[in-house]
Amino acid sequence: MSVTPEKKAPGVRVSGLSVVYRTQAGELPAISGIDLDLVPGTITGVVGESGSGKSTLALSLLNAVQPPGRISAGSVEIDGLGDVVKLRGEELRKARGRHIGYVFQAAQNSLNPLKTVGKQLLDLGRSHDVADLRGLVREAKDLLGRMGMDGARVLDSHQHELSGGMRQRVGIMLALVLNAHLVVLDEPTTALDMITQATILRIVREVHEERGLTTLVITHDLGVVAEVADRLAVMYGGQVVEQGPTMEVLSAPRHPYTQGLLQAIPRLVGDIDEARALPGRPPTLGTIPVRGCVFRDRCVLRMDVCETEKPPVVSFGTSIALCHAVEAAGRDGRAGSPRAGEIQEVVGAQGATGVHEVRGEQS
Ligand SMILES: Nc1ncnc2c1ncn2[C@@H]1O[C@H](COP(=O)(O)OP(=O)(O)OP(=O)(O)O)[C@@H](O)[C@H]1O
Repeated sequence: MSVTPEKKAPGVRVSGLSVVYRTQAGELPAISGIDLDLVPGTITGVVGESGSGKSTLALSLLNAVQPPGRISAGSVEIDGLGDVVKLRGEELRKARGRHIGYVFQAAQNSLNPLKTVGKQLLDLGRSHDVADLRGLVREAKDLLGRMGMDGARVLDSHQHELSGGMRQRVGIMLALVLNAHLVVLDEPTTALDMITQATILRIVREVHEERGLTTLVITHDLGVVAEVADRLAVMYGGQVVEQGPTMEVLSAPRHPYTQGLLQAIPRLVGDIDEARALPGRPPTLGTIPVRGCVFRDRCVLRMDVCETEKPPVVSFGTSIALCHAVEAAGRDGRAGSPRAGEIQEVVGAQGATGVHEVRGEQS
């Protein structure tokens, strides 16, 4: 592909970010005080059970949280754009698409049913003042071709003529086609079969490298992050409880929640019973503890202090974990005893097969 990166991959600094949703019980926090840096040129994976706040975080990066939700505190500083939480109106519209490409979770259903994909592509180009619309179409065909589709045919199609997986890939094309340098992909491979999923992840990685992007991938599938992400953030109850280089976090998880997630992965070899589902369920809006640690109700290492005090940020090089038990175990210690050595092998061997989703016990 003949794309010359015009801009450098931006760094992103999320600081103290909180989002609340209005409910009958008043405004309740979905994410609280998140600090997360996206390192320029890297792919960061955000993983966590359903309801942990992953999509809310993704929307906040675009300042696209809709009522009944609102960003109640914090900032999202993006190099070249400033704090997107402060952007409004036309400035914000231009930033989305041009600077920040995105695929929302329901991408399969986000196309306009009345217009062909090609027409929607041209609308997108015009709304962002793209002078070379032929070049835009060429670029779109190229991206679709690389994702295993007949670009010309897809551009001539309406939404109903495309399968869910094809629409998902069209969504990814639309996120990349304007040459944005920050790309946010929320569950980019959910609707796809395993082979297509692997292809899409390969393309996400290739395009990321070719264009010099900063990419955020939201997923509930640890296989996806193991396959594609340089860095990993683990979310629970609206907080990032652990973050660091992907392989470091997966092979030596420090937070008891991350350990629990990894222990829930079925093994390729040996006894399947060794995969232990995390007991209990994650909190929902309104049941997230406001004091102490959000994970304590399901934590095997719970201590009295977890009831009352916010967990400290314990750092290990470029990784951090927010946990009283990790702090108590000492910086070199691991809280608990995960199958650390095996994890890398298992996740690496399974690759993006989608068989190791983040699961809790259904009680
Ligand atoms: N529009 C809304 N109104 C009220 N509550 C909401 C709304 N959107 C999300 N929430 C709540 O906010 C919390 C975080 O939701 P979010 O969708 O960000 O989580 P998630 O980790 O992306 O989950 P999933 O993997 O299921 O998409 C959940 O408790 C959810 O029920």
